[in-house]
Amino acid sequence: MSNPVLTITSLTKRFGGVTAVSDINLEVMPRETIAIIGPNGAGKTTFYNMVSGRMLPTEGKIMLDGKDITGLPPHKISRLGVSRSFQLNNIFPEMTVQENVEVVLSAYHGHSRKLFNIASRNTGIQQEAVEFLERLGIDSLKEQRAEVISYGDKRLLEIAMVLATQPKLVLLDEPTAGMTPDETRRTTRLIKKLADSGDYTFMITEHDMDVVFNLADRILVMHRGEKLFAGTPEEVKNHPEVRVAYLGEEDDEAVEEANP
Ligand SMILES: Nc1ncnc2c1ncn2[C@@H]1O[C@H](COP(=O)(O)OP(=O)(O)OP(=O)(O)O)[C@@H](O)[C@H]1O
Repeated sequence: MSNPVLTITSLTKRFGGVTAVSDINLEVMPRETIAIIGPNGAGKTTFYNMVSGRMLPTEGKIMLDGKDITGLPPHKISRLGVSRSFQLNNIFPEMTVQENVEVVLSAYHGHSRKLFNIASRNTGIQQEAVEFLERLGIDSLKEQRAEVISYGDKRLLEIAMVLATQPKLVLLDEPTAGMTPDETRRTTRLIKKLADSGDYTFMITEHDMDVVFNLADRILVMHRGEKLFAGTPEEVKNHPEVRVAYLGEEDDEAVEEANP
């Protein structure tokens, strides 16, 4: 039995009188895709911010591959293997799609991340960059400047850049937010393929339940900072309290089941 990639114990974040995340325990196993869901204000962003080091927990512990990363700054956590996609904040708009991935790969391989260094482009890195673009199905755009490609393709480029850091854990923040239905389907298919490749462990937050049920092996449902339920997509779909509190069902039967 393999060890968890991520072990979260009693994770809590309070903002004055507001408990945004309350006593969350979670283990994420290698090659698993876990989704964190919950209505607005449930604490998902705060939870992510603590895992990626952008916020200090009030209480609790975060272990990555057996190493305590609680309270480390984001760049250290990222170097240790937690890579988070930010909605388009990482992309250099004037560089080509391929150069964007090359910058990340250069940094990963220990070269300077300064932009002019791209001028001394290394063929090994170029080839590797194209492979990541192929994984995301956007290799045909490699020569385009990043600023001219579609919103959906930019989000895929971001995922390619995240994967290029060879992370132990990939945090995807609403990967399909703002996408057209076609882009959403395509992105879901691609993430599913990446997850099925067995090369990655994903933690995803997402409001689109079709996407969540499609991708997740396991789902943590948060409500007002607390864990409401954790289980497989099927268990989540059938859980009466989740249906009432989160999926928004006004189902008398479910209410009765939840509050007998
Ligand atoms: N910096 C902050 N200062 C004070 N309160 C905060 C802060 N950040 C979040 N909160 C509060 O913590 C709670 C959880 O917020 P959070 O943004 O983590 O929820 P969320 O599940 O990500 O919501 P959404 O789906 O709307 O993004 C909310 O009540 C929010 O108002």
